[in-house]
Amino acid sequence: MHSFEYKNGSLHCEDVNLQDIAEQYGTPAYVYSANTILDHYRRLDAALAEIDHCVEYAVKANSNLSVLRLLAEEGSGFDIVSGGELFRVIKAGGDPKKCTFAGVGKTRAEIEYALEQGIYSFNVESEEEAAFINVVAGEMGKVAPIAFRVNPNVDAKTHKYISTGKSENKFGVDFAYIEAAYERASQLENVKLIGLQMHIGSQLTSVSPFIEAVEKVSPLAAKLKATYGIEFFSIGGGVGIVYDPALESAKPEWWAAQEEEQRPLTIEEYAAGVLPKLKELGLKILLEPGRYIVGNAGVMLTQCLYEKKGSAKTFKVVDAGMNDLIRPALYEGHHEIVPVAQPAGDDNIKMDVVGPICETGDFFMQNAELPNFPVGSVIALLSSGAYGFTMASNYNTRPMPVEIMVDGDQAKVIRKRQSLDDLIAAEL
Ligand SMILES: Cc1ncc(COP(=O)(O)O)c(C=O)c1O
Ligand SMILES: N[C@@H](CCCC[NH3+])C(=O)O
Repeated sequence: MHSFEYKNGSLHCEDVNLQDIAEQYGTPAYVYSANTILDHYRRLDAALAEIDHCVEYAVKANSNLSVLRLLAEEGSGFDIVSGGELFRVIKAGGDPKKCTFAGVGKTRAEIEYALEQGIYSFNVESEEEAAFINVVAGEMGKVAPIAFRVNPNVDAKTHKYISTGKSENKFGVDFAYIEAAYERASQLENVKLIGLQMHIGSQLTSVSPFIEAVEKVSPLAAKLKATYGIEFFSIGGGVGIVYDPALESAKPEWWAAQEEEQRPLTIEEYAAGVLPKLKELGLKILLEPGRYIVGNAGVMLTQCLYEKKGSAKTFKVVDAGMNDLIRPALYEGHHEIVPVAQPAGDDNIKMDVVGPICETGDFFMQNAELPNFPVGSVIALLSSGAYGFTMASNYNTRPMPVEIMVDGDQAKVIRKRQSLDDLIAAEL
């Protein structure tokens, strides 16, 4: 679905002109398309329709209450990684009984809170954690539903910082030790083994690592079902999106030539790849997509403050920085840049698009051939709906940006721009 398109010479989100948004609410600003989020959720849900399944949206990708509410109303479950995320889900009207709790370092307070709220499953990442949950649950007179996260030692072929399924990654229980972990946990009085989980990494652009992981782990899932009566197998999230031109009408010529290789992993291809093996299991299949649901549903708007010509380069300095969108600095992430006012001709120049932060790594693009957008104009960084706002910080004492949700021709502020007073409110 193309939620961001040029209409009458200006970039729109659904039927709302992004120039108007920038003028009314200022920049930097995150803008999300509600209908794109829903479309992605429904497409994934439909692709898995032939098996018993549940989508557990990965809250970390975009945890705005309005986004969570939208998905909760669709019936989504939620994959959380902290007590804070569970708190958000509940505030947004989500059902704790549809929540799974991942993460290698759950604290006592988080475990107690999740037990009080009655979450569906703790996705346990070590035997030590299982033993601790057993103690906490016992003290509370409860039985904790748990699944182990298995680390299948499969190469997800993604950026090394977001690969999670290799033995050298900190996540999950080593494939070699997993059966022993279930055997020992089955002796614990205050936990109940109800599932098995894995997640091999994020931003996967090919289906083969998913297939490899499912084929490797399915026999284990079948065995655990037979031995301990587990009811679910979660295959995690990780479906990648296209970060290169997502915007059909803004695709440069070179895109067409490369389109074949850079084709996104479609959700239908993903489902066709993993379904055959999963169908045989007769288990409830859980999915934990984050980026696929929200990534292409959001942009970040920023205004050009200065153009600075050096002997080596031309720098366009914009009013958003790596504190607002850290993906380029952290993972060499690519977010396509398009001017909100549609460029009339072909006046591309080579430039670095940089932010105001005192860090050399504070850039959105380097040596990029981009339309020569003028000072004062607004540009959009595409595909910023996932891991954009949620990874933003107050570095350099910069207030957090505003977030806006568009639905048809309506735009609504779903998080106010932070004020400096709010920013320092908790400090003594
Ligand atoms: C356990 C777990 N589940 C789901 C996700 C969501 O990943 P993605 O946004 O790539 O779908 C992550 C993040 O990589 C994760 O760590
Ligand atoms: N934050 C990463 C993805 C990590 C997902 C969490 N395991 C990104 O922006 O691409």
